[in-house]
Amino acid sequence: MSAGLHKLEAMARGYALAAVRADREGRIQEAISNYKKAIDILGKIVRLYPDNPLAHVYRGIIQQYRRRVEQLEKLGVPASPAEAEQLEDWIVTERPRVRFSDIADLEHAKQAIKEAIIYPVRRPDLFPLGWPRGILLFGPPGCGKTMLAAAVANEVDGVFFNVDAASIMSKWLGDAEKRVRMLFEKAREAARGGRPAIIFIDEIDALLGVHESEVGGEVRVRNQFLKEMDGLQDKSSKLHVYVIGATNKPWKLDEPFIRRFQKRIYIPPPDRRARLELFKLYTRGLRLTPDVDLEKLADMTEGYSASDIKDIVMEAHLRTVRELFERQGGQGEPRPLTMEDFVESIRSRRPSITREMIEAYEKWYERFRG
Ligand SMILES: Nc1ncnc2c1ncn2[C@@H]1O[C@H](COP(=O)(O)OP(=O)(O)OP(=O)(O)O)[C@@H](O)[C@H]1O
Repeated sequence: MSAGLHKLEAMARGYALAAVRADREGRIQEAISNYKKAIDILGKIVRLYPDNPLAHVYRGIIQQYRRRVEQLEKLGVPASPAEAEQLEDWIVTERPRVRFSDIADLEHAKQAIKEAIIYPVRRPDLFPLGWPRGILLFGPPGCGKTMLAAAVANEVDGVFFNVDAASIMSKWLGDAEKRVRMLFEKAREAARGGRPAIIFIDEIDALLGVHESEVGGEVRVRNQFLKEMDGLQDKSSKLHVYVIGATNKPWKLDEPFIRRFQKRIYIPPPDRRARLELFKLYTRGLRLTPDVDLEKLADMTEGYSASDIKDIVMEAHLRTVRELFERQGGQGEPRPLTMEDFVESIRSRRPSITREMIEAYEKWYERFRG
């Protein structure tokens, strides 16, 4: 790395930290002025070193700081009350309706997650040695990670905290750390109230941030997260708080992170049998002509994710609805779906999962099986 770049980054870091500190302590003018200086220098770095691998991160930080400066200039009052409201906003607690029976295939994953969460919630006395609080679901996008987490929360009548790591990280630095603390505090509160808390964090790899020459903040978020995870695992803790992390890029996680997720479950792309099940599931309420051969469709869709298959069926159905509108002005019922509707729909989209991706997941699992 060039000495010039290094120096600029150190300067930006200095201003950023001063800005965040002043912001936290309600010294608005000082915060604004330091944010602006950090923005200037980061802007310079991006202009002078556009190929720097961190350039896109810096652009994101510039955006966040600009927004924060705008807010501060508008507010003209200390940040704390507004901040508190925003902290509430980004945590989505919901009562999921998904059940295990809505999820096609993935029997081994369902079983593993039952053993990791549902059994200990129902009979903690059967687990004198404790049980895992961190569960990592990894695998290609669109194959059911979120659905599984939601189904578990539903099954144990838990409170489901659904957050994505990017939104934890997205605000100005300094705040993210607080968000992590608050998330766990809210989860413990729910658990103390008698309901298990399931924290689902999508794209958990984003919590690690960028290690090298960061402007500040990410390392603290990561450490805070690890600390919270250790707190859950503490033998004396009887609270039912679970963290389910999901990632498409498990190889981005480092060892201390992986260690906190004692249970690691691979959510693979659907094989032929699972694809057939998915086609059956998603065509259940639709009228099909007798030539539609779901077995053949399952053969044709190797490399397609569960979510792709749902989209294929939706697109095939949309063809009939489109026709109804174009030919009959939307009157009457659409015709039944034909094999051609499905074949055309498959042709119009590429499979989202490649052989190389699957190999990379399997290789990672070999190493970190848990
Ligand atoms: N096993 C499955 N059975 C039935 N539907 C599925 C399954 N997996 C995925 N789907 C469908 O695809 C959609 C996306 O799936 P989901 O969000 O669970 O995937 P994900 O693995 O969490 O993906 P990402 O990594 O992109 O977050 C679901 O809402 C559902 O409609």
